[in-house]
Amino acid sequence: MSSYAKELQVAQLAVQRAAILTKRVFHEKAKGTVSKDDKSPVTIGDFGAQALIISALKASFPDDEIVAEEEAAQLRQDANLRQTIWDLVKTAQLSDSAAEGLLGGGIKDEETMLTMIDYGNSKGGAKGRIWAIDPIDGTKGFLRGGQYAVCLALMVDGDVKVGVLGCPNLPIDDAAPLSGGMESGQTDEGRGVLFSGVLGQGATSRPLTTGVLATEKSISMRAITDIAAATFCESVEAGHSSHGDQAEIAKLLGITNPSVRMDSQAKYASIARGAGDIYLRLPVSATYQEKIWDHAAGDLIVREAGGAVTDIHGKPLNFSIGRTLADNKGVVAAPAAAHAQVLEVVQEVLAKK
Ligand SMILES: Nc1ncnc2c1ncn2[C@@H]1O[C@H](COP(=O)(O)OS(=O)(=O)O)[C@@H](OP(=O)(O)O)[C@H]1O
Ligand SMILES: [Mg+2]
Ligand SMILES: [Mg+2]
Ligand SMILES: [Mg+2]
Repeated sequence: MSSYAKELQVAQLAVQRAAILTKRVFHEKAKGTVSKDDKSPVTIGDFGAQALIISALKASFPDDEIVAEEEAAQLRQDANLRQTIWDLVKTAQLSDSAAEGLLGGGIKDEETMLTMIDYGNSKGGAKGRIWAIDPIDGTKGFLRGGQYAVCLALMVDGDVKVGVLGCPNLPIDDAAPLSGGMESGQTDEGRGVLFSGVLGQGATSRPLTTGVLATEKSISMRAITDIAAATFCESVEAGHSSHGDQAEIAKLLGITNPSVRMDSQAKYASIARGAGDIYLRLPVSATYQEKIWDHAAGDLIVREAGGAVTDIHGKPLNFSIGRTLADNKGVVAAPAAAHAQVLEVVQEVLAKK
């Protein structure tokens, strides 16, 4: 077995299983949303997916540490919320029993589900094996019927080695035009992609099925000969990345294609498969620190697909200092050959402020 083959297989199946649950919640009108301390939303889907992924990781890698976005405190105080999530968790399983077995089967009971969620409380750091989980990235997109991603990455001694992104609402066709969401009335038909990357081994995509692994194919970024023909991906929320700065950067690069706004790490996945070219995350707040689970898998997948990823100062994203990217500001992701040119214009625009 090549290196990290078992980790990759477990991670892919764990994300697949969690996506069965998130898809069920996505199609419900009331998504069981509660507000977190920082006012951001979290749904029954986020909690349930986190419990399922952690239980899968613990079955194969009991000693690994886990940094995950959510915690169970709210659920311990709210029996109704807990029960709703448990009903979802206990019925989410892969249609292939051998694959389900590899994930250790279902979670035993409600209390174990809470324990699983709270295993995600590692402080992170530069030593050992640490998984980063974002059970639903782009929760706001998830709520508005747009793009979201189930995200999982393994870091070893601070370096991302394996990254998996489940994107239930992206078209399976790598060449399909970029779009930020599902048009109303659309079904799951033709949608759902699982992206993977292993350090030094390239990046792949395959349909996000509910059973065994579908055939995967290798993906790569589009080779851009003329930067003016590039397409940008950016956040939907102006509070997460500055739309004004992004527009100015596009103009200076001669880019006239409208930027595509979509939530979540589906942005990294989209440029990695050549459906778009450049992803910029331009700091809006002087104090916000990016979370490692919002970037670990996407950063690796883009680099393995032939991209370069840095922050706005040109530094690689540093996943080794805890739960946040405290050493970095913003994100600049582009095809390796075009990255320096894009970064130069990013710095020129930001320096004027
Ligand atoms: N103030 C601020 N600045 C930058 N980033 C923030 C901020 N607040 C939240 N977040 C994180 O953004 C995650 C979603 O990022 P997106 O790029 O998908 O945003 S957007 O929804 O498209 O606008 C989102 O991830 P999820 O919570 O998993 O959805 C947050 O972790
Ligand atoms: Mg969140
Ligand atoms: Mg997120
Ligand atoms: Mg999240």
